[in-house]
Amino acid sequence: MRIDVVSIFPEYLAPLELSLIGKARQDGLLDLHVHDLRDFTTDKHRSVDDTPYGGGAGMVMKAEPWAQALASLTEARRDGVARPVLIVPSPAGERFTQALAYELAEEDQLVFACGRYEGIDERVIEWAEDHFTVRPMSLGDYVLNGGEVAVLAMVEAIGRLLPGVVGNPDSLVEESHSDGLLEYPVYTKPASWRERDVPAVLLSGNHGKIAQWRRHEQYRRTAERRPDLLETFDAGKLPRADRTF
Ligand SMILES: N#Cc1c(-c2ccc3cc[nH]c3c2)n[nH]c1N
Repeated sequence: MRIDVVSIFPEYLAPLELSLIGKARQDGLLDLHVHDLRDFTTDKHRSVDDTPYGGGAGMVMKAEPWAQALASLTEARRDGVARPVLIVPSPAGERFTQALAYELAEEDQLVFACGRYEGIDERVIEWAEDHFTVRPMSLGDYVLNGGEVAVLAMVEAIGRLLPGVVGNPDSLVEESHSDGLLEYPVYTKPASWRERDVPAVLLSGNHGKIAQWRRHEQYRRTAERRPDLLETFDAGKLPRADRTF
């Protein structure tokens, strides 16, 4: 998979050089490029924003630098290759979920447009529809100052699903949200710690009972902390955790 990220703060994406995603890039499992939007400006001040039509506080990101930047990422498209997906982080976007992470992990190319200020001129999104599959996407119902933090989260959630990125693919199966429920509690040595003992079933060696206990804990936790997920789970609308790439 190829991922391109466009931002006026490319250094914000430096954490993608570290840890699991950084190693995936070094191993050639993920081809990730970060681009500075200001490199696509033509004025001496490298301007990327201007005042909003209709008035109001703040500034809006100008259309032309974005069109130049995004066009540079599709020109090399070969015939017959799927359209790249343009993900525009936005509090007004569809909610990013584990199911969407699985879906996006199957794409050939993802392009992330990190907005700042009050957002990107809407005509960029309209223009981009002719070149990309455009998906405004939100990390959650709270407000950030720009798209970079959301991109860090989305790239990690998607990148870790790519073949070969995590050491043991089995670990992807039993984690929160992979099967529609929250994950069960985990324990390690010592068996007794500050007068708190590991649940006896986990020391029993009875794998059937352990699996049963873990499943019950998933249900209990989900009912307690995220009853909304239980409605989805019970309706059978599970994220595709069974998918093998
Ligand atoms: N994704 C996402 C976001 C944002 C967000 C994204 C882009 C910009 C550009 C200016 N302000 C932004 C906020 N806020 N909250 C989320 N869940």
